[in-house]
Amino acid sequence: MDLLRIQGGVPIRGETRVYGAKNAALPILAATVMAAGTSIIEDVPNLEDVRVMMQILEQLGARVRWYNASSVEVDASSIHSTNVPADLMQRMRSSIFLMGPLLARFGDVTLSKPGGCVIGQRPIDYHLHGMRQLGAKIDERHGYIRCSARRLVGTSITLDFPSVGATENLMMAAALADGVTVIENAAREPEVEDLGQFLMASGAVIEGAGSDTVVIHGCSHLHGTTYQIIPDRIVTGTLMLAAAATRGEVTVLGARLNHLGAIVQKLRDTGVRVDVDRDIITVKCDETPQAVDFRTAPFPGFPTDLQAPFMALLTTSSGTSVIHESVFEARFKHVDELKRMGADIAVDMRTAVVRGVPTLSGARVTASDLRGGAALLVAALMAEGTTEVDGVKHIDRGYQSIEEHLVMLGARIERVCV
Ligand SMILES: CC(=O)N[C@H]1[C@@H](OP(=O)(O)OP(=O)(O)OC[C@H]2O[C@@H](n3ccc(=O)[nH]c3=O)[C@H](O)[C@@H]2O)O[C@H](CO)[C@@H](O)[C@@H]1O
Ligand SMILES: C=C(OP(=O)(O)O)C(=O)O
Repeated sequence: MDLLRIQGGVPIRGETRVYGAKNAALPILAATVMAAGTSIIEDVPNLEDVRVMMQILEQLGARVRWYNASSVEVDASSIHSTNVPADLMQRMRSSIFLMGPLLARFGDVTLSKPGGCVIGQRPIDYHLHGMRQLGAKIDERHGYIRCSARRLVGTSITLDFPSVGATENLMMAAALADGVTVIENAAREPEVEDLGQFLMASGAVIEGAGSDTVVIHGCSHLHGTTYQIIPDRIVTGTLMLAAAATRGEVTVLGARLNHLGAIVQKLRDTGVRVDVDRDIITVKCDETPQAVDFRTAPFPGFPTDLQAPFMALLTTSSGTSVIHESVFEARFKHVDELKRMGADIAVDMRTAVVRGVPTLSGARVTASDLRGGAALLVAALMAEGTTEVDGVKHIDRGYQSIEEHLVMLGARIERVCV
């Protein structure tokens, strides 16, 4: 079991390049099973969830390998199973992305409830309801879910909430259905658009991916392709927040401003300086940030995945901030740990009130989910003294060699095997 030991109070400085987005890489890797050929996905981050997805693809019979340090090659022509192993389903939420692609290509898939960050109930009812609307028969028993269909038929689907995962799963299933599928109230996240771009590069016909109405014209087959995924906006945001929290100056290369509007705006509202020059973002902070209020919302709103790291920054701001978490009902697990470090935070249901304190102090804390873990790192980097962050496996699910990345920026952080 690993923990991260951080000597806080050191401003981070320097230049770093952001790698590809986990939340784009995972559905795109799952979608490679739809092509009876070889796909090469570039800019794939080497992190735990990606490794689990590669293991799943291998167990289904695909030939999967790192083509080079940041590209993954998947040859899906040899797939011989449509059964996603239960132990791998448990390892991450994104295992659910196998549902649409396997059903679409083979007419059959058996899986179980996915694991992943415990940040709310996270049901999969929109996914299942949409698959039924496309003509799939769903059989749920003994914890297993079997979806089957002789053929999927295009239809009109309106989501109750713009779920990222459901939009992506249904887009993938509909890509090989007969006829046209329209998804209304679709999620508009950049990762949804990226999946759409990948599917189109593989031969699918899709309009509007990344808008609230996606139209998918089903086709008979997809082919292999080479595709580069988008930069990770959540990693970019985390680095920007770490720079501000430590009162440092960091330049992130390869970012996409149009994916980061809400976070750039909110950071500027705190008084932190954010300069943007095409795909280069520089964050500089030499004064105490001002308190700000925000509420998380689907894109282009403030991303729920940066709620916890932003809260960490606000713990030492000047004034009182009110944060409302509107996407997940239980995404405040980091609060008690931040309080252990001296933060003053009160939570009432989905609202957190953060009263800024002059400094945090190092403590032993435990990450219990991915972005909550990132928040603890941001807090640890600015705290006085030493912080030990336990539960690093959660952070490793979504950040590639996080300590190496931060050490390059001058952070004093080491991974300790206990
Ligand atoms: C791998 C990936 O891309 N993960 C992201 C994805 O998760 P994920 O795709 O799981 O998130 P969703 O957008 O589906 O969830 C949003 C809300 O809808 C609810 N819901 C969702 C599906 C469903 O069938 N029924 C239902 O009620 C969820 O419980 C949640 O309250 O989008 C989230 C919201 O931006 C991000 O925090 C995650 O990082
Ligand atoms: C919640 C997240 O991931 P997942 O949906 O894979 O659990 C996340 O990336 O913050």
